[in-house]
Amino acid sequence: MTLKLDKVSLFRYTDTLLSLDEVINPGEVLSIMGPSGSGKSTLLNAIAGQLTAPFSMTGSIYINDRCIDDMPAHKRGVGVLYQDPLLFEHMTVGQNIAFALPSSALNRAQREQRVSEMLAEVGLNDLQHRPVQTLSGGQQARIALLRTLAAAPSVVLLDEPFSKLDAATKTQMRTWVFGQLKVRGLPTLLVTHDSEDVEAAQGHLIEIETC
Ligand SMILES: Nc1ncnc2c1ncn2[C@@H]1O[C@H](COP(=O)(O)OP(=O)(O)OP(=O)(O)O)[C@@H](O)[C@H]1O
Repeated sequence: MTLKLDKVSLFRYTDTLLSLDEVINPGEVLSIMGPSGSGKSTLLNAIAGQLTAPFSMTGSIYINDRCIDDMPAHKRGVGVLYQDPLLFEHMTVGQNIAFALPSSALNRAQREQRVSEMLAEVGLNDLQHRPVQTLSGGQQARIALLRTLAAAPSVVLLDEPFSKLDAATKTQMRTWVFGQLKVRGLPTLLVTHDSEDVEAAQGHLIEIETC
């Protein structure tokens, strides 16, 4: 799976926020750092299909060589992980992950089976029936990634994903999250203020200048 940003420029009204011409290959992470207001969230919105006025884009975005410029957000196969895990607090871990599975062919028992498998693959099966409010910050962050992956994305966007975690958990989570994404061959775009995130991602870095 690849993500290609083909001569992409983003604008706020008529001002250029940023311009990128990049290919992110399977399992690679492209990190973007830049000051507040430089257009990082706008870039993620453009890829996710959520660009709205006053923002606009020229150039084209391809996922697996297919142009997604005119594709609605829910068909793009873009998974996003935010700094808040945004889990459904009234549901269990298993229900949170099941909620994100593609709504197609699986019946209820098959969905539960798939969730068990996903949790077992990463050694977290003991969490399946736990209400999410009872999880630690690090556990919630892991479940948030699994929920993103449950939707079988072709591309993952990480928006300051570790910024709310304590220092020790951050270190563990960086290794875990980048490992999971690499093993699955997912091209990943990371937006962060933290150079330690960039170091852990072991990919190419683009620093956006002050606008
Ligand atoms: N709805 C809006 N209308 C007009 N300008 C906006 C709107 N939303 C954001 N902006 C401005 O557009 C610019 C780009 O915003 P964006 O959120 O992409 O920056 P960012 O790099 O993600 O910032 P941060 O690091 O603070 O999240 C900023 O100057 C911001 O103030």
